[in-house]
Amino acid sequence: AQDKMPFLQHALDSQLESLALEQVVPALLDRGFFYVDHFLGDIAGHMVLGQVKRMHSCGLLNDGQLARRSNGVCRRSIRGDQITWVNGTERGTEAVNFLLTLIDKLISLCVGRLGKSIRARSKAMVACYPGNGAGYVKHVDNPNADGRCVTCIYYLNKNWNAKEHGGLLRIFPEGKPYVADIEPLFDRLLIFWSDRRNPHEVQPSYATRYAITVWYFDSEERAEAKRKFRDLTANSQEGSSS
Ligand SMILES: Cc1cc(NC(=O)CCC(=O)O)nc(C)c1Br
Ligand SMILES: [Fe+3]
Repeated sequence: AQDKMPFLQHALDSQLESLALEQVVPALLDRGFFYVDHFLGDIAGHMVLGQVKRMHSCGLLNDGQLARRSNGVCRRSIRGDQITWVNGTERGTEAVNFLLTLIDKLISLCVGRLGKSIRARSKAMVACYPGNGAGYVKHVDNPNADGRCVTCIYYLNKNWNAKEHGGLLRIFPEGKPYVADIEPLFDRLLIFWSDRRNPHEVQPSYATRYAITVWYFDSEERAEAKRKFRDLTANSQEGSSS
């Protein structure tokens, strides 16, 4: 079908290109984060929302894994999201796959100008905050150079009203005198540097809050992180065998 719609494909690609070069790149270089509304448009956006709701109703979203150091602290108090990981080829995730291909295109159009070599990304994490007041404590996605360079979050929440529902994503841009409060609105795509430049938290949510997150890897940093990890495990095995 692609060759039958050169005009449409071309129009879409050039729209993504101008979004990348005229908006995403300048914002990332200047402020470190950027969001755009109506990323997919109503029809495709609703298809993604429908597939996420179906995953949720099928019980596919489990309680977010906690780092070991939760030492008995109640799970809800640290992060209350329920998550599952998809790569978009599973049955019932075709619309999610369409979203991922557009985000991939958008990021690949930015890469040259961001001075990064981004060639890979994580699977997509589908997250749901159940609306019981759970949130996610302030944290940095990649505090120790694990390779994750850019975080992209696609929000799916119709008629979200932060005054009533909370659930704001608050970013505390490093060294800036302001915080950025971002509402998790339907069909909104948020992009930000994954490292210490962007500590962020999810404020307590009082309505069901869906989001899909992907992390893009900087290939140099990722390779370095893998090498370090290999040495680490090698040393620890040496340690145990000696
Ligand atoms: C699994 C995981 C999830 C998140 N999610 C958020 O920060 C919430 C963003 C939002 O939903 O607005 N962050 C990290 C560092 C890990 Br790891
Ligand atoms: Fe995060």
